[in-house]
Amino acid sequence: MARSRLSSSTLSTVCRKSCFNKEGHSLNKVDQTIERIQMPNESARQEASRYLDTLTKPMRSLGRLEELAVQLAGITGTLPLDVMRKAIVVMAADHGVCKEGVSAYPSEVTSQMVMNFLNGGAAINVLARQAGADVVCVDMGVNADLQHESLYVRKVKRGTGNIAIGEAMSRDEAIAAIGHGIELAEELAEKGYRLFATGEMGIGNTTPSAAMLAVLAGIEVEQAIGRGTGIDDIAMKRKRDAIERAIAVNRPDAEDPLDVLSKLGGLEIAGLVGVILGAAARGCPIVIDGFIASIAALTAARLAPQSLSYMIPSHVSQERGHRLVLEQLGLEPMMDLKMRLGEGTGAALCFNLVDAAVLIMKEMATFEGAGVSRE
Ligand SMILES: O=C(O)c1ccc[n+]([C@@H]2O[C@H](COP(=O)([O-])O)[C@@H](O)[C@H]2O)c1
Ligand SMILES: Cc1cc2nc[nH]c2cc1C
Repeated sequence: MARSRLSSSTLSTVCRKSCFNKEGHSLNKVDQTIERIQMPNESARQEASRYLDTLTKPMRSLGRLEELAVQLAGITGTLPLDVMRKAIVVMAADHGVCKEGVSAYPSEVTSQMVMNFLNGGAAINVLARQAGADVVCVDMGVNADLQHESLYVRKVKRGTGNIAIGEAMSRDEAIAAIGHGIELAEELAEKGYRLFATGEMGIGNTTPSAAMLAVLAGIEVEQAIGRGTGIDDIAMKRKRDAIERAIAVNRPDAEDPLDVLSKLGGLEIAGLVGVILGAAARGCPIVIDGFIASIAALTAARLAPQSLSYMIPSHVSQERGHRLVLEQLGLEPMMDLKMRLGEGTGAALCFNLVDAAVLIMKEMATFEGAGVSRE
């Protein structure tokens, strides 16, 4: 089915501004990827919607599952839908701001958990197996020399700078990290993966995420911060102070998502921005996990508003700012399971709902076929 192209003139000025670095060089990879993201196929959406109304159920009675089926039809441009090969991209990195005492756990847990992912023992491995998905584990900036045959090493540097005293990374490093994410999404799409999810691991990463939220949403730091891995009131005060200093020292430009990302963000967050843009450019749906992954989604949406159509918000996490991020995105989460783990765990669970929406379209009988009266 033909898919409508979004003309470059409809791209936001924020995007245009962000697609050039300080020297005025075009950020080819990011720029071209953004330009390739098409609007969903409206006629496939309408066809899916009409078909759902012929199935043996009261109209719209499968609620969000029906909306999901329509979204998938619009994204893939195909009917009937088919179960898709699934990849959960778990990006890991360390954070200099941990020196401010903002997490309940030591930084070494980042690299230790990466090895746990690679050995198949973490929550994400269990939930991925249950959903029939593969875990793709990526070192975007872990402060250790990790080696494993299944590890994708895309290390931009060994952890970010401490945002409370300076920038997290340079603009070029942020662009490099986004570029790795784009290339990885392309590589996985070449291998046959059609449904993506965002996962992350990074001790301390709720601090840069909250800092980015405060700036991108223009809200008080107090509203953006949460307890992350489970910090007490004293550490919460340190977290608030660290973010306030980070914003004062770095003076990020809220209208320039790359500036906010590079000054306040994380290497795994930047990598996930690339995965989201890359998946969308390939016409693949991408399931968004919790707070940190949603900040990557918000950054991607500010760079490329049309990427929003490809996002499926899996769940709302217990982390305080997550609802606000979803509001900024204008997305309603599929689930509220009181989870706050990250790793892509909420997204892995949501894969089951995506499969359910596909199978409803594929396997349910129509009123006519089953001889069921409509009126
Ligand atoms: O995804 C979420 O909503 C989420 C909420 C709270 C914590 N996390 C995870 O916990 C780590 C960050 O917590 P913290 O307290 O170290 O900033 C990081 O590895 C995340 O994957 C994740
Ligand atoms: C053990 C542990 C596992 C995690 N997974 C994601 N963030 C995490 C943080 C900790 C501390």
